[in-house]
Amino acid sequence: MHHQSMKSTKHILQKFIAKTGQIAVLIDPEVTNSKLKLQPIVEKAEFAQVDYFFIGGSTVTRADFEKTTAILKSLTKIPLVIFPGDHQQLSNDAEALLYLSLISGRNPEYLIGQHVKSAQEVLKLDLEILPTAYVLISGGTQSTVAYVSQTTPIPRDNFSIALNTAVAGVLQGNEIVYFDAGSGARQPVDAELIKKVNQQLKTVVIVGGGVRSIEEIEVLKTAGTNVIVIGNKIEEDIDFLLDIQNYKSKVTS
Ligand SMILES: CC(C)=CCC/C(C)=C/CC/C(C)=C/CC/C(C)=C/COP(=O)(O)OP(=O)(O)O
Ligand SMILES: O=P(O)(O)OC[C@@H](O)CO
Ligand SMILES: [Mg+2]
Repeated sequence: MHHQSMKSTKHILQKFIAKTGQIAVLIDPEVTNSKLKLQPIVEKAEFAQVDYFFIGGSTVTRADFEKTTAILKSLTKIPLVIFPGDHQQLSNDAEALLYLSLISGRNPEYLIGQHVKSAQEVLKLDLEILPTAYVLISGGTQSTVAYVSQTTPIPRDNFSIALNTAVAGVLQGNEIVYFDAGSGARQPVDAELIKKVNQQLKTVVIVGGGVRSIEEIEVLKTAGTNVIVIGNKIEEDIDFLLDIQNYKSKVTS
């Protein structure tokens, strides 16, 4: 493929694989899109030794996305990973792209439609492209992602459907499974599900949605979650990053 410039050495994927209990701070460019707002988050995230910034949102304009990505790149060396809500959320200022297929849903637009629309642009990106099975699990309220994608999440306690969805996603060639209870979920994904997934599959597991405490992070880490994504909690309480710093300094020493 002559025009392909996407990176073939997957440093971010290797970093995902290397450990459980890594932390990603999700920046929603609809909410946090100025240097004034980003600077204090970056400072505290660096102090906390946060592993990644994820950037994306289910309702973000291209302008806010590009501006926020560029500011973040200028402020920090923490790796920036795109978590795209749609085919316009793309930028070479990031290091990797979670190339999501929403496989818990049955909406062709989020299984393949968005991918066809952005195919030429993605092919030209100079990023790691990381095929990701994106699995929505009910988090106790209707999430924006479920609404925007017009899909029904998997019931929280139906481990068999969730597990089989993850297995199918990996058999299809995805390198990562991302279980999302949805932004602002009342309850995060059940760690028992993550244990079952890890018993059957060797895959990177990312979990997000409604994670609001160190205890929940610890339980998800112990279950084998590689990356835990935190959005709303840090938007509401930036000092949660200090709790993360405290936690990280204990687990790494
Ligand atoms: C192929 C490309 C480039 C993109 C794929 C696009 C797909 C399939 C997306 C999956 C469906 C989707 C809408 C995902 C959104 C993921 C996301 C960034 C969620 C973050 O949610 P917030 O925007 O923070 O939620 P709020 O709106 O509640 O704040
Ligand atoms: O904002 P929160 O609830 O942390 O959710 C993070 C993310 O996984 C949502 O897609
Ligand atoms: Mg948000």
